[in-house]
Amino acid sequence: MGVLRDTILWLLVSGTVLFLARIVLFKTGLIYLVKRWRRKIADCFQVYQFYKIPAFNDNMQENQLYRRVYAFLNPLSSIENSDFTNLFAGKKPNEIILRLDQNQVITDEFLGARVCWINVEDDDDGSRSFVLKIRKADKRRILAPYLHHIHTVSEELEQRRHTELKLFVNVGSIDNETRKTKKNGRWRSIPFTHPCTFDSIAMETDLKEKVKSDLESFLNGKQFYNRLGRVWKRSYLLYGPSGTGKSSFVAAMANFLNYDVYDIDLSKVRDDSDLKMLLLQTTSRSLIVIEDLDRFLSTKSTALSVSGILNFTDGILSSCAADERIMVFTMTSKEQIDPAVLRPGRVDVHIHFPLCDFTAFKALANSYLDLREHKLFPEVEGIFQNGSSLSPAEIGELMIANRNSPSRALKSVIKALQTDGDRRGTLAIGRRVFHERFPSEDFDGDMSGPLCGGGSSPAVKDFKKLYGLLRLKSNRKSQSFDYARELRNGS
Ligand SMILES: Nc1ncnc2c1ncn2[C@@H]1O[C@H](COP(=O)(O)OP(=O)(O)OP(=O)(O)O)[C@@H](O)[C@H]1O
Ligand SMILES: [Mg+2]
Repeated sequence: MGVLRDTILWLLVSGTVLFLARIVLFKTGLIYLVKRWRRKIADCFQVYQFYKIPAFNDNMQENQLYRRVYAFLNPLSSIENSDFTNLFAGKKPNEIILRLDQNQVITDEFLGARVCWINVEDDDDGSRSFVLKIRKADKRRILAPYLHHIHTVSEELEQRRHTELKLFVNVGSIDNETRKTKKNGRWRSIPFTHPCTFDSIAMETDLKEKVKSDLESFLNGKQFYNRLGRVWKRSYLLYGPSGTGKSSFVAAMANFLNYDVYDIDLSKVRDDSDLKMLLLQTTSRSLIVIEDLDRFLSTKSTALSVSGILNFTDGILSSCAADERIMVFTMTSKEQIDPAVLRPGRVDVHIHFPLCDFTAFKALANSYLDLREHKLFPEVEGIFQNGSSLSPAEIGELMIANRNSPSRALKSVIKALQTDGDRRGTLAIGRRVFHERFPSEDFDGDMSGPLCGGGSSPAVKDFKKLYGLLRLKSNRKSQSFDYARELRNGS
Protein backbone atom coordinates (compact mmCIF):
# COMPACT_ATOMS: atom_id res chain seq x y z
CA MET A 1 0.00 0.00 0.00
CA GLY A 2 2.81 2.28 1.00
CA VAL A 3 4.72 1.40 -2.21
CA LEU A 4 1.69 2.22 -4.36
CA ARG A 5 1.18 5.54 -2.62
CA ASP A 6 4.88 6.40 -3.09
CA THR A 7 4.72 5.49 -6.77
CA ILE A 8 1.62 7.63 -7.35
CA LEU A 9 3.21 10.46 -5.46
CA TRP A 10 6.39 10.08 -7.47
CA LEU A 11 4.46 10.05 -10.74
CA LEU A 12 2.50 13.13 -9.71
CA VAL A 13 5.64 15.04 -8.75
CA SER A 14 7.58 14.10 -11.88
CA GLY A 15 4.52 14.86 -14.07
CA THR A 16 4.20 18.29 -12.44
CA VAL A 17 7.93 18.94 -12.82
CA LEU A 18 7.82 17.97 -16.52
CA PHE A 19 4.73 20.09 -17.06
CA LEU A 20 6.34 23.10 -15.38
CA ALA A 21 9.61 22.53 -17.27
CA ARG A 22 7.69 22.46 -20.54
CA ILE A 23 5.91 25.69 -19.67
CA VAL A 24 9.21 27.33 -18.75
CA LEU A 25 10.89 26.04 -21.95
CA PHE A 26 8.15 27.30 -24.23
CA LYS A 27 7.31 30.52 -22.41
CA THR A 28 10.93 31.63 -22.20
CA GLY A 29 12.01 30.35 -25.60
CA LEU A 30 14.60 28.07 -24.00
CA ILE A 31 13.17 25.32 -26.16
CA TYR A 32 15.03 26.81 -29.13
CA LEU A 33 18.30 26.60 -27.22
CA VAL A 34 17.56 22.99 -26.35
CA LYS A 35 16.79 22.20 -29.98
CA ARG A 36 19.98 23.87 -31.08
CA TRP A 37 22.07 21.88 -28.59
CA ARG A 38 20.33 18.69 -29.60
CA ARG A 39 21.16 19.41 -33.24
CA LYS A 40 24.77 20.24 -32.35
CA ILE A 41 25.16 17.00 -30.45
CA ALA A 42 23.61 15.07 -33.34
CA ASP A 43 25.95 16.89 -35.73
CA CYS A 44 28.93 15.53 -33.77
CA PHE A 45 27.97 12.07 -34.95
CA GLN A 46 27.45 13.10 -38.59
CA VAL A 47 29.87 13.84 -41.40
CA TYR A 48 28.76 16.66 -43.66
CA GLN A 49 29.71 17.74 -47.12
CA PHE A 50 29.66 21.45 -48.04
CA TYR A 51 29.08 22.96 -51.46
CA LYS A 52 29.75 26.62 -52.06
CA ILE A 53 27.87 28.48 -54.77
CA PRO A 54 29.50 31.89 -55.27
CA ALA A 55 27.49 34.73 -56.79
CA PHE A 56 30.18 35.37 -59.41
CA ASN A 57 32.48 33.07 -61.32
CA ASP A 58 36.23 33.52 -61.87
CA ASN A 59 35.57 35.88 -64.78
CA MET A 60 33.38 37.99 -62.51
CA GLN A 61 30.30 37.01 -64.48
CA GLU A 62 27.14 36.18 -62.63
CA ASN A 63 26.88 32.54 -61.58
CA GLN A 64 23.51 31.44 -62.89
CA LEU A 65 23.29 28.68 -60.28
CA TYR A 66 23.50 31.29 -57.51
CA ARG A 67 20.62 33.15 -59.12
CA ARG A 68 18.58 29.96 -59.24
CA VAL A 69 19.28 29.04 -55.62
CA TYR A 70 18.36 32.57 -54.57
CA ALA A 71 15.05 32.32 -56.41
CA PHE A 72 14.44 28.85 -54.94
CA LEU A 73 15.24 29.62 -51.29
CA ASN A 74 13.39 32.86 -50.75
CA PRO A 75 9.87 31.44 -51.09
CA LEU A 76 10.65 28.48 -48.75
CA SER A 77 8.42 28.55 -45.67
CA SER A 78 11.35 27.56 -43.42
CA ILE A 79 12.81 31.02 -44.00
CA GLU A 80 10.47 32.12 -41.21
CA ASN A 81 12.44 29.99 -38.79
CA SER A 82 15.77 31.58 -39.53
CA ASP A 83 17.06 33.79 -36.72
CA PHE A 84 17.24 36.91 -38.79
CA THR A 85 14.99 37.65 -41.73
CA ASN A 86 14.39 40.78 -43.78
CA LEU A 87 10.82 41.85 -44.38
CA PHE A 88 9.72 43.77 -47.45
CA ALA A 89 6.35 45.04 -48.62
CA GLY A 90 5.09 43.02 -51.58
CA LYS A 91 3.23 44.19 -54.64
CA LYS A 92 -0.20 43.21 -53.41
CA PRO A 93 -1.75 45.11 -50.51
CA ASN A 94 -0.77 43.58 -47.14
CA GLU A 95 1.74 41.27 -48.83
CA ILE A 96 4.98 40.83 -46.89
CA ILE A 97 8.00 39.24 -48.53
CA LEU A 98 10.68 37.50 -46.47
CA ARG A 99 14.32 37.57 -47.48
CA LEU A 100 17.14 35.70 -45.80
CA ASP A 101 19.68 37.95 -44.12
CA GLN A 102 23.42 37.49 -44.45
CA ASN A 103 25.03 34.50 -42.72
CA GLN A 104 21.65 33.01 -41.82
CA VAL A 105 20.78 29.36 -42.10
CA ILE A 106 17.68 27.94 -43.72
CA THR A 107 16.71 24.28 -43.77
CA ASP A 108 14.97 22.28 -46.43
CA GLU A 109 13.73 18.70 -46.67
CA PHE A 110 14.16 16.64 -49.81
CA LEU A 111 13.44 12.91 -50.24
CA GLY A 112 13.42 12.50 -46.48
CA ALA A 113 16.82 14.13 -46.03
CA ARG A 114 17.45 17.39 -44.27
CA VAL A 115 19.76 19.95 -45.90
CA CYS A 116 20.90 23.39 -44.76
CA TRP A 117 21.66 26.49 -46.76
CA ILE A 118 23.85 29.27 -45.37
CA ASN A 119 23.63 32.71 -46.94
CA VAL A 120 27.27 33.76 -46.68
CA GLU A 121 28.32 37.36 -47.13
CA ASP A 122 31.94 38.27 -46.63
CA ASP A 123 32.30 41.35 -44.43
CA ASP A 124 35.64 42.27 -46.00
CA ASP A 125 34.91 42.33 -49.68
CA GLY A 126 31.13 41.90 -49.63
CA SER A 127 31.28 38.78 -51.83
CA ARG A 128 28.16 36.65 -51.59
CA SER A 129 27.63 32.91 -51.85
CA PHE A 130 25.32 30.16 -50.73
CA VAL A 131 26.73 27.15 -48.93
CA LEU A 132 24.82 23.89 -49.11
CA LYS A 133 25.37 21.58 -46.13
CA ILE A 134 24.32 18.02 -46.76
CA ARG A 135 24.95 14.78 -44.84
CA LYS A 136 27.58 12.64 -46.56
CA ALA A 137 25.31 9.67 -46.07
CA ASP A 138 22.58 11.42 -48.09
CA LYS A 139 24.80 12.99 -50.70
CA ARG A 140 24.89 10.23 -53.27
CA ARG A 141 21.15 9.65 -53.01
CA ILE A 142 19.81 13.19 -53.12
CA LEU A 143 22.36 15.71 -54.43
CA ALA A 144 21.75 15.34 -58.17
CA PRO A 145 17.94 15.13 -57.93
CA TYR A 146 17.92 18.01 -55.44
CA LEU A 147 19.89 20.30 -57.77
CA HIS A 148 17.59 19.27 -60.59
CA HIS A 149 14.60 20.10 -58.39
CA ILE A 150 16.07 23.56 -57.67
CA HIS A 151 16.57 24.11 -61.38
CA THR A 152 12.96 23.20 -62.21
CA VAL A 153 11.40 25.24 -59.42
CA SER A 154 13.52 28.33 -60.10
CA GLU A 155 12.79 28.09 -63.82
CA GLU A 156 9.06 28.13 -63.09
CA LEU A 157 9.46 31.08 -60.75
CA GLU A 158 11.57 32.88 -63.34
CA GLN A 159 8.94 32.41 -66.00
CA ARG A 160 6.28 33.75 -63.67
CA ARG A 161 8.55 36.67 -62.81
CA HIS A 162 9.31 37.48 -66.40
CA THR A 163 6.45 39.92 -66.59
CA GLU A 164 8.21 41.87 -63.84
CA LEU A 165 11.05 43.74 -65.49
CA LYS A 166 14.02 45.10 -63.61
CA LEU A 167 15.99 48.28 -63.84
CA PHE A 168 19.65 47.78 -62.95
CA VAL A 169 21.85 50.70 -61.97
CA ASN A 170 25.57 50.53 -61.36
CA VAL A 171 26.93 51.53 -57.99
CA GLY A 172 30.41 52.90 -57.25
CA SER A 173 33.34 50.48 -57.22
CA ILE A 174 34.52 51.59 -53.78
CA ASP A 175 32.51 50.78 -50.70
CA ASN A 176 31.74 54.10 -49.01
CA GLU A 177 31.94 52.68 -45.51
CA THR A 178 34.95 50.40 -45.70
CA ARG A 179 36.75 52.31 -48.53
CA LYS A 180 37.57 48.92 -50.02
CA THR A 181 37.12 47.93 -53.64
CA LYS A 182 33.88 46.04 -54.16
CA LYS A 183 34.57 42.60 -55.54
CA ASN A 184 30.92 41.93 -55.61
CA GLY A 185 28.50 42.60 -58.40
CA ARG A 186 28.14 46.25 -59.11
CA TRP A 187 24.58 46.21 -60.36
CA ARG A 188 21.68 46.93 -58.05
CA SER A 189 18.17 46.28 -59.28
CA ILE A 190 14.75 47.72 -58.64
CA PRO A 191 11.49 46.70 -60.32
CA PHE A 192 11.12 48.44 -63.65
CA THR A 193 7.57 49.73 -63.73
CA HIS A 194 7.78 52.55 -66.29
CA PRO A 195 4.39 52.47 -67.97
CA CYS A 196 5.54 53.95 -71.29
CA THR A 197 4.77 51.99 -74.45
CA PHE A 198 5.19 52.86 -78.11
CA ASP A 199 1.47 53.71 -78.14
CA SER A 200 1.89 56.45 -75.56
CA ILE A 201 4.71 58.19 -77.46
CA ALA A 202 3.72 60.94 -79.89
CA MET A 203 5.55 59.77 -82.98
CA GLU A 204 4.58 58.80 -86.52
CA THR A 205 2.83 55.45 -86.50
CA ASP A 206 4.74 54.00 -89.42
CA LEU A 207 8.00 54.98 -87.81
CA LYS A 208 7.07 53.15 -84.61
CA GLU A 209 6.22 50.13 -86.74
CA LYS A 210 9.62 50.32 -88.44
CA VAL A 211 11.39 50.40 -85.08
CA LYS A 212 9.32 47.50 -83.78
CA SER A 213 9.98 45.41 -86.85
CA ASP A 214 13.67 46.32 -86.71
CA LEU A 215 13.82 45.07 -83.12
CA GLU A 216 11.93 41.93 -83.99
CA SER A 217 14.02 41.13 -87.04
CA PHE A 218 17.16 41.66 -84.98
CA LEU A 219 15.92 39.23 -82.34
CA ASN A 220 15.16 36.63 -84.99
CA GLY A 221 18.50 37.16 -86.67
CA LYS A 222 20.82 35.04 -84.54
CA GLN A 223 21.78 32.69 -87.37
CA PHE A 224 22.18 35.56 -89.79
CA TYR A 225 24.67 37.31 -87.53
CA ASN A 226 26.49 34.06 -86.83
CA ARG A 227 26.74 33.32 -90.53
CA LEU A 228 28.42 36.67 -91.11
CA GLY A 229 30.73 36.12 -88.15
CA ARG A 230 29.35 39.17 -86.40
CA VAL A 231 28.46 39.72 -82.79
CA TRP A 232 24.70 39.55 -82.39
CA LYS A 233 24.22 43.12 -81.23
CA ARG A 234 22.36 46.20 -82.29
CA SER A 235 22.92 49.76 -81.13
CA TYR A 236 20.49 52.63 -81.24
CA LEU A 237 21.25 56.31 -80.89
CA LEU A 238 18.36 58.49 -79.73
CA TYR A 239 19.21 62.15 -80.08
CA GLY A 240 17.30 65.37 -79.75
CA PRO A 241 16.60 68.26 -77.39
CA SER A 242 15.66 67.71 -73.79
CA GLY A 243 12.10 66.57 -73.11
CA THR A 244 11.46 65.09 -76.54
CA GLY A 245 10.92 61.54 -75.32
CA LYS A 246 14.28 59.77 -75.56
CA SER A 247 14.17 58.17 -72.12
CA SER A 248 10.50 57.38 -72.56
CA PHE A 249 11.39 55.65 -75.84
CA VAL A 250 13.96 53.49 -74.04
CA ALA A 251 11.24 52.45 -71.59
CA ALA A 252 8.89 51.73 -74.49
CA MET A 253 11.57 49.54 -76.12
CA ALA A 254 12.09 47.60 -72.87
CA ASN A 255 8.36 47.09 -72.41
CA PHE A 256 7.96 46.03 -76.03
CA LEU A 257 10.79 43.50 -75.82
CA ASN A 258 10.02 42.52 -72.25
CA TYR A 259 13.67 43.14 -71.42
CA ASP A 260 15.37 44.30 -68.24
CA VAL A 261 17.22 47.61 -68.45
CA TYR A 262 20.85 48.16 -67.43
CA ASP A 263 21.31 51.91 -67.08
CA ILE A 264 25.03 52.68 -66.96
CA ASP A 265 25.95 55.78 -64.98
CA LEU A 266 29.34 56.62 -66.48
CA SER A 267 30.24 58.90 -63.57
CA LYS A 268 30.35 55.80 -61.35
CA VAL A 269 32.62 53.88 -63.70
CA ARG A 270 36.19 53.87 -62.44
CA ASP A 271 38.06 53.13 -65.66
CA ASP A 272 37.88 51.15 -68.90
CA SER A 273 38.29 47.78 -67.24
CA ASP A 274 35.55 48.68 -64.81
CA LEU A 275 33.25 49.35 -67.77
CA LYS A 276 34.18 45.95 -69.22
CA MET A 277 33.35 44.32 -65.93
CA LEU A 278 29.96 45.99 -65.83
CA LEU A 279 29.16 44.77 -69.31
CA LEU A 280 30.24 41.23 -68.48
CA GLN A 281 27.93 41.27 -65.48
CA THR A 282 24.84 42.05 -67.54
CA THR A 283 22.53 39.25 -68.52
CA SER A 284 21.00 38.47 -71.89
CA ARG A 285 17.52 39.72 -72.79
CA SER A 286 18.35 43.19 -71.58
CA LEU A 287 18.76 46.71 -72.90
CA ILE A 288 22.05 48.37 -72.02
CA VAL A 289 21.55 52.10 -71.86
CA ILE A 290 24.01 54.99 -71.66
CA GLU A 291 22.17 58.29 -71.29
CA ASP A 292 23.65 61.66 -72.28
CA LEU A 293 26.70 60.19 -74.00
CA ASP A 294 27.50 63.59 -75.57
CA ARG A 295 27.84 65.15 -72.14
CA PHE A 296 30.28 62.44 -71.13
CA LEU A 297 32.30 62.74 -74.33
CA SER A 298 32.60 66.51 -73.94
CA THR A 299 33.88 66.38 -70.34
CA LYS A 300 37.37 65.00 -70.05
CA SER A 301 37.25 64.83 -66.27
CA THR A 302 36.51 61.13 -66.10
CA ALA A 303 39.00 58.29 -66.00
CA LEU A 304 37.09 56.50 -68.73
CA SER A 305 38.59 56.84 -72.21
CA VAL A 306 36.73 57.23 -75.48
CA SER A 307 38.37 54.03 -76.69
CA GLY A 308 36.92 52.30 -73.64
CA ILE A 309 33.48 53.35 -74.79
CA LEU A 310 34.23 52.32 -78.36
CA ASN A 311 35.31 48.85 -77.28
CA PHE A 312 32.10 48.68 -75.38
CA THR A 313 29.99 49.62 -78.41
CA ASP A 314 31.99 47.57 -80.90
CA GLY A 315 30.82 44.35 -79.40
CA ILE A 316 34.16 42.61 -78.84
CA LEU A 317 33.20 42.54 -75.22
CA SER A 318 29.64 41.64 -75.98
CA SER A 319 30.84 38.45 -77.56
CA CYS A 320 32.21 37.40 -74.16
CA ALA A 321 28.93 38.14 -72.47
CA ALA A 322 25.60 36.46 -72.92
CA ASP A 323 23.57 36.21 -76.12
CA GLU A 324 22.00 39.13 -77.90
CA ARG A 325 22.89 42.70 -76.99
CA ILE A 326 20.79 45.75 -77.54
CA MET A 327 22.48 49.00 -76.60
CA VAL A 328 20.87 52.40 -76.54
CA PHE A 329 22.69 55.71 -76.32
CA THR A 330 20.97 59.03 -75.87
CA MET A 331 22.32 62.50 -76.52
CA THR A 332 21.06 66.02 -77.04
CA SER A 333 22.99 66.63 -80.23
CA LYS A 334 25.49 64.69 -82.26
CA GLU A 335 26.89 67.75 -84.03
CA GLN A 336 29.99 67.90 -81.82
CA ILE A 337 30.59 64.16 -81.75
CA ASP A 338 33.43 62.62 -83.72
CA PRO A 339 31.66 60.74 -86.56
CA ALA A 340 33.95 57.75 -85.89
CA VAL A 341 32.23 57.27 -82.55
CA LEU A 342 28.87 56.91 -84.24
CA ARG A 343 29.92 55.14 -87.40
CA PRO A 344 27.74 52.31 -88.75
CA GLY A 345 28.48 49.03 -87.04
CA ARG A 346 29.16 50.90 -83.87
CA VAL A 347 25.82 52.63 -83.73
CA ASP A 348 23.46 50.99 -86.17
CA VAL A 349 20.28 53.01 -85.94
CA HIS A 350 20.00 56.76 -85.39
CA ILE A 351 16.65 58.15 -84.34
CA HIS A 352 16.11 61.87 -84.11
CA PHE A 353 13.71 63.26 -81.51
CA PRO A 354 12.64 66.74 -82.61
CA LEU A 355 10.64 69.41 -80.85
CA CYS A 356 6.89 69.23 -81.35
CA ASP A 357 5.28 69.93 -84.68
CA PHE A 358 1.55 70.25 -85.20
CA THR A 359 1.12 66.51 -85.83
CA ALA A 360 2.88 65.62 -82.59
CA PHE A 361 0.88 68.32 -80.80
CA LYS A 362 -2.38 66.71 -82.02
CA ALA A 363 -1.19 63.30 -80.83
CA LEU A 364 -0.46 64.77 -77.38
CA ALA A 365 -3.84 66.57 -77.28
CA ASN A 366 -5.48 63.27 -78.14
CA SER A 367 -3.79 61.29 -75.41
CA TYR A 368 -3.58 63.94 -72.67
CA LEU A 369 -6.87 65.80 -73.24
CA ASP A 370 -8.84 63.25 -75.26
CA LEU A 371 -9.23 65.92 -77.99
CA ARG A 372 -9.34 65.02 -81.66
CA GLU A 373 -10.51 68.39 -82.91
CA HIS A 374 -10.95 71.82 -81.35
CA LYS A 375 -11.73 75.28 -82.60
CA LEU A 376 -8.31 76.49 -81.36
CA PHE A 377 -6.40 73.90 -83.42
CA PRO A 378 -6.08 76.14 -86.53
CA GLU A 379 -4.55 78.87 -84.37
CA VAL A 380 -2.08 76.37 -82.86
CA GLU A 381 -1.22 75.11 -86.35
CA GLY A 382 -0.55 78.67 -87.51
CA ILE A 383 1.86 79.25 -84.64
CA PHE A 384 3.75 76.04 -85.41
CA GLN A 385 3.94 77.09 -89.07
CA ASN A 386 5.49 80.39 -87.99
CA GLY A 387 8.39 78.46 -86.53
CA SER A 388 7.46 78.31 -82.85
CA SER A 389 7.78 75.06 -81.02
CA LEU A 390 8.18 73.47 -77.60
CA SER A 391 9.27 70.05 -76.46
CA PRO A 392 6.57 67.37 -76.02
CA ALA A 393 7.47 67.42 -72.31
CA GLU A 394 6.68 71.13 -72.03
CA ILE A 395 3.43 70.83 -73.94
CA GLY A 396 2.50 67.67 -72.03
CA GLU A 397 3.02 69.41 -68.69
CA LEU A 398 0.72 72.29 -69.69
CA MET A 399 -1.93 69.83 -70.79
CA ILE A 400 -1.68 67.81 -67.58
CA ALA A 401 -1.91 70.97 -65.44
CA ASN A 402 -5.09 72.05 -67.29
CA ARG A 403 -6.53 68.65 -68.06
CA ASN A 404 -9.95 69.55 -66.62
CA SER A 405 -10.42 72.31 -69.16
CA PRO A 406 -9.21 71.52 -72.71
CA SER A 407 -9.80 75.13 -73.85
CA ARG A 408 -7.69 76.46 -71.00
CA ALA A 409 -5.02 73.85 -71.78
CA LEU A 410 -4.88 74.88 -75.44
CA LYS A 411 -4.80 78.57 -74.55
CA SER A 412 -1.88 77.99 -72.19
CA VAL A 413 -0.07 76.01 -74.90
CA ILE A 414 -0.68 78.87 -77.37
CA LYS A 415 0.64 81.39 -74.86
CA ALA A 416 3.72 79.30 -74.10
CA LEU A 417 4.40 78.77 -77.81
CA GLN A 418 4.18 82.51 -78.41
CA THR A 419 6.48 83.38 -75.54
CA ASP A 420 8.88 80.50 -74.84
CA GLY A 421 8.60 78.66 -78.13
CA ASP A 422 9.46 81.58 -80.37
CA ARG A 423 11.80 80.46 -83.18
CA ARG A 424 12.68 77.21 -81.46
CA GLY A 425 10.69 75.38 -84.10
CA THR A 426 12.75 77.02 -86.81
CA LEU A 427 15.70 75.04 -85.57
CA ALA A 428 13.74 71.83 -85.63
CA ILE A 429 12.44 72.51 -89.12
CA GLY A 430 15.99 73.29 -90.17
CA ARG A 431 17.02 69.80 -89.17
CA ARG A 432 14.15 68.30 -91.05
CA VAL A 433 15.28 69.96 -94.27
CA PHE A 434 18.54 68.13 -93.80
CA HIS A 435 16.73 64.81 -93.63
CA GLU A 436 14.83 65.62 -96.78
CA ARG A 437 17.96 64.92 -98.76
CA PHE A 438 17.12 61.26 -98.64
CA PRO A 439 14.65 60.05 -101.22
CA SER A 440 11.68 57.99 -100.19
CA GLU A 441 12.77 54.88 -102.12
CA ASP A 442 15.73 54.52 -99.79
CA PHE A 443 13.56 53.50 -96.93
CA ASP A 444 11.68 50.80 -98.81
CA GLY A 445 14.89 49.53 -100.37
CA ASP A 446 16.61 49.17 -97.03
CA MET A 447 13.73 47.56 -95.28
CA SER A 448 13.67 44.84 -97.92
CA GLY A 449 16.75 43.24 -96.41
CA PRO A 450 16.90 39.52 -95.62
CA LEU A 451 15.61 40.03 -92.14
CA CYS A 452 12.53 41.74 -93.48
CA GLY A 453 11.98 39.64 -96.57
CA GLY A 454 12.32 41.44 -99.90
CA GLY A 455 13.81 41.69 -103.33
CA SER A 456 17.36 43.02 -103.87
CA SER A 457 20.50 40.87 -104.01
CA PRO A 458 21.10 38.93 -100.77
CA ALA A 459 24.67 40.13 -100.26
CA VAL A 460 23.72 43.79 -100.61
CA LYS A 461 20.65 43.28 -98.48
CA ASP A 462 22.65 41.59 -95.75
CA PHE A 463 25.17 44.34 -95.76
CA LYS A 464 22.62 47.11 -95.67
CA LYS A 465 20.50 45.52 -93.02
CA LEU A 466 23.48 44.85 -90.88
CA TYR A 467 24.47 48.47 -90.84
CA GLY A 468 21.02 49.63 -90.01
CA LEU A 469 20.42 51.30 -93.32
CA LEU A 470 16.84 51.95 -92.53
CA ARG A 471 15.58 54.77 -94.65
CA LEU A 472 12.51 56.80 -94.16
CA LYS A 473 9.92 57.89 -96.57
CA SER A 474 10.76 61.52 -96.84
CA ASN A 475 7.32 62.86 -96.19
CA ARG A 476 7.35 65.73 -93.74
CA LYS A 477 5.86 63.65 -90.99
CA SER A 478 8.65 61.19 -90.70
CA GLN A 479 11.57 63.33 -91.64
CA SER A 480 12.39 63.88 -88.04
CA PHE A 481 13.86 60.43 -87.70
CA ASP A 482 17.25 59.73 -89.06
CA TYR A 483 18.36 56.12 -89.27
CA ALA A 484 22.06 55.63 -89.76
CA ARG A 485 22.49 59.15 -91.01
CA GLU A 486 26.25 58.92 -91.04
CA LEU A 487 26.24 56.06 -93.47
CA ARG A 488 23.69 57.74 -95.65
CA ASN A 489 25.90 60.77 -95.87
CA GLY A 490 28.59 58.58 -97.27
CA SER A 491 26.32 56.63 -99.60
N1 LIG B 1 7.11 62.19 -77.96
C1 LIG B 1 6.50 62.17 -76.76
N2 LIG B 1 5.27 61.64 -76.62
C2 LIG B 1 4.67 61.62 -75.43
N3 LIG B 1 5.19 62.11 -74.30
C3 LIG B 1 6.41 62.65 -74.37
C4 LIG B 1 7.14 62.70 -75.60
N4 LIG B 1 8.31 63.29 -75.38
C5 LIG B 1 8.34 63.57 -74.06
N5 LIG B 1 7.21 63.19 -73.47
C6 LIG B 1 6.90 63.32 -72.04
O1 LIG B 1 7.81 64.26 -71.51
C7 LIG B 1 8.43 63.78 -70.33
C8 LIG B 1 9.93 63.80 -70.49
O2 LIG B 1 10.32 62.92 -71.51
P1 LIG B 1 11.72 62.18 -71.52
O3 LIG B 1 12.29 62.12 -70.18
O4 LIG B 1 11.52 60.89 -72.23
O5 LIG B 1 12.57 63.18 -72.41
P2 LIG B 1 14.11 63.11 -72.75
O6 LIG B 1 14.22 63.34 -74.22
O7 LIG B 1 14.70 61.86 -72.24
O8 LIG B 1 14.67 64.35 -71.96
P3 LIG B 1 16.18 64.58 -71.44
O9 LIG B 1 17.04 64.74 -72.66
O10 LIG B 1 16.07 65.83 -70.66
O11 LIG B 1 16.54 63.39 -70.62
C9 LIG B 1 7.90 62.39 -70.08
O12 LIG B 1 6.96 62.48 -69.04
C10 LIG B 1 7.19 61.99 -71.35
O13 LIG B 1 6.01 61.31 -71.06
MG1 LIG C 1 16.20 61.44 -70.79
